[in-house]
Amino acid sequence: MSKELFPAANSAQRLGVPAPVLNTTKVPLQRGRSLMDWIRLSKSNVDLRGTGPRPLKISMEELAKHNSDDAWMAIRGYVFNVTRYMEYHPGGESELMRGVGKDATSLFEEVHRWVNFESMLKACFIGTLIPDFTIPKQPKSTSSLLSVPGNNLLKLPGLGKIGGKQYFNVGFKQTEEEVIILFQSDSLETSVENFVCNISNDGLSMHVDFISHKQSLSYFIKLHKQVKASISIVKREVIEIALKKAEPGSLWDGFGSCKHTQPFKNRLLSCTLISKSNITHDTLQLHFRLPESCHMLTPMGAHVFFQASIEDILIRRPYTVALPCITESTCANDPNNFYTLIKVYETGALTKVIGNLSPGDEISVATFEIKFHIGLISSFSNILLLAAGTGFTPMVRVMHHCLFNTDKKVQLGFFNKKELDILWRNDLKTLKARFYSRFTVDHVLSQPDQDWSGLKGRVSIPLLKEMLSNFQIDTTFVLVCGPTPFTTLTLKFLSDMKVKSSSVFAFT
Ligand code: HEM
Repeated sequence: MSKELFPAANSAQRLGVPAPVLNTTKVPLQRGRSLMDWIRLSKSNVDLRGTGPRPLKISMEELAKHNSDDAWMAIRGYVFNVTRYMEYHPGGESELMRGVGKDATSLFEEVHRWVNFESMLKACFIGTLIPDFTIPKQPKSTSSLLSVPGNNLLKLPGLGKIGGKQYFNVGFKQTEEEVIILFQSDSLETSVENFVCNISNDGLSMHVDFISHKQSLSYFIKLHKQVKASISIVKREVIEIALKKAEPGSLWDGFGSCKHTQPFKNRLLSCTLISKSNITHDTLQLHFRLPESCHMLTPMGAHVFFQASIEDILIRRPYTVALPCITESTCANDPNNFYTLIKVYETGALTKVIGNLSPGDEISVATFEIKFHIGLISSFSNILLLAAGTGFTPMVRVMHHCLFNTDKKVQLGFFNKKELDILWRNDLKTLKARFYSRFTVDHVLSQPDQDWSGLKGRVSIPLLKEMLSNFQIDTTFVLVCGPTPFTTLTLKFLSDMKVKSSSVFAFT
């Protein structure tokens, strides 16, 4: 067994999801180059633009000239002088340089769509990009209004044709008390966990977002009449969204009209902290309540985005949705509540804001994103979970599901620095006792105390071989999550060991 230390000295074991690119990594920033330092510099009188106060119209040709020491970058039509930001970029200067002198929109979206660059780079904003191409017209049907007539009848006319493909049919039915809007699709796998619905304050409209690991679709529904701020969703043959009529007994001629809208990603929900408790010495479990007018059940492995304004700069980051507890079969999230874990860093700007919330405080949350899909593991009888630190969080629900709802064998290889860093240590013991014939846990510590008799070191091929030796390789699915260096290394080792990439998923 390797005696080398894990995690690497500079890797933060952190909660949340690293950027969706595995061969990249966060870099250790120089002293004085933290996010808080950047915020301070942005707020100072230092000129970060170098082009004067008036916004410019910048051609692609001009942009291309600023591709080295004087570094400009365009994202979503805005151009920024990122020269001074270089040293503060958590992904490193060389990564940021990849987008310099060009329209870096798709690169940016690929790496970390959630980052609030508009706010973070406000002091470096120099103008707008003159596109050198014509923006293609959107297909007409994506924005066309569709009225659905009917009375107690299920009508399913087509809706939201994109690229010639039809995604959803929508219809409605009603009772004295309720109006029920139905969503049905032949081409998309739907479940109540894929739908986020949010009624407007006046009860006259609602947003419906369908979010899956493959794609997301958003709809705006202008309701025929007013409803109360409460929603329930069930899946029978179709998804049924039940709304309480503000005027019980009134007859609706249709549910209203529905149009396909921009993706949900900037729509924020104001969530209230209900409680917080310590899971370890530096990790908190937080329970949030969504507004009553909202339904959001998150699928396994999903993360939500927290957003806060720090000295007027909006910071947004993903946090995994966890479970209220892990030892009972009934521990599930409900559509109005969710739980998350957060490791509070001394220097962390957003973690501090979230960690300092008190019960009753509100914070903005953007709806979830998901890459994992439970269908990936369904045909495998053995599941190996390789987690480092708070990287265990997205796996907890998968582990819980496999133990309580299937007869799969589960092995957890849990990498931490010290014993006191181990999340849910006692709960894992309880689960081990309960599922002794099909659940094993190997704790591996990189900085154990002297009396630690368990595994020591960092992830290595011999260690992985040992963990996999309990299982037949072709019936085993491996899930990996941790800080980027851990994930990258583990994926490399698994590949060297000829474990098929189709049997491995990394939460990134
Ligand atoms: C378009 C070129 C860019 C590339 C290729 C790039 C690449 C990266 C990479 C590889 C990381 C490390 C992700 C990880 O391992 O966790 C990162 C992090 C980050 N980048 Fe960029 N970046 C780019 C532009 C920008 C810009 C313009 C901003 C402006 C605000 C920015 C802000 C950040 C932030 C805040 C993080 C930390 C994100 C987090 O931990 O949630 N990046 N970037």
